[in-house]
Amino acid sequence: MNKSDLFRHIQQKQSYLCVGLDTDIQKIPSHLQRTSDPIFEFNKQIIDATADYCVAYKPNIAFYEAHGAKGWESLQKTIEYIPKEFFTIADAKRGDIGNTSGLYARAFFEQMNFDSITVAPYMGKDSVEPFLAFEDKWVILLALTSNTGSHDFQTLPLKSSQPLFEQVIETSQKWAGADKMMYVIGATQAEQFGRIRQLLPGHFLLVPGVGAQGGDLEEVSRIGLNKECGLLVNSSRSILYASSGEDFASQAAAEAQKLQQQMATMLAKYC
Ligand SMILES: O=C(O)c1cc(=O)[nH]c(=O)n1[C@@H]1O[C@H](COP(=O)(O)O)[C@@H](O)[C@H]1O
Repeated sequence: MNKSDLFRHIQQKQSYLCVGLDTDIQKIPSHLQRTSDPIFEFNKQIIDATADYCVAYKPNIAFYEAHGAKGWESLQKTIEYIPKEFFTIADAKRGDIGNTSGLYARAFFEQMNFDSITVAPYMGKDSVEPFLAFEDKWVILLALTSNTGSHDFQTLPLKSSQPLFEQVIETSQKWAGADKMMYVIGATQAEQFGRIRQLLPGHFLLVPGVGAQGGDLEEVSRIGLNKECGLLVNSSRSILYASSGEDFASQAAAEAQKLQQQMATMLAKYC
């Protein structure tokens, strides 16, 4: 999918919501536990319920690979079920020496046909390039993550006094442009969004951390939106587990709709 297709979908839905499919078997309502593939059944109902309110889905791979071959099967069925107009993100946080990265890329782009994958930047250019070699596919590079541990390394100043995450952004922009690379910036890092937009005026940012991690959608949107939207805001647990009962899908829809309505207001104001 290219950037203009994504922006068109955002305009059509008046939403830049990404629903995170962090499907935890322990949190799936009991009436679904009896089905042959509870993870896929849950995802299917979540996708049906939220599709009107979002433009992207992000399965977090850990929740699938924890179940071995059966989990990979649930993931494959999930990715095949998501309609083609949705931007799909394999949240796999991969990155290794070149030939290994190339195989990760084949796994997620060829076997599973995801549009994008999250990649850790710390092994450098040759670990990211194999993902960039795939036409119409995206790399979403971890820049400034939402967790408290982000301060252990990412915000540390280098000799030049520039924080490490800024150097990651600056250097990696030489590897690919805004039509192929996005950056992960945590919603909990709102105070950095002004600076990040200076460094990345035209890029899409994947912003996780709204909902369970307490990130503020309005603040992130006010500073982060650009003229092509430029944001995909992810929420996982607040949508998936809005209810633990038989009404989980309708409650997930209500939660997604609430976020979509806030996003429509933000788009009208700031985009
Ligand atoms: O790459 C990510 O998606 C990611 C980066 C980051 O900095 N913080 C972060 O929470 N995530 C992911 O985003 C999702 C957030 O989930 P919730 O906190 O439940 O909305 C999880 O799948 C995380 O792994």
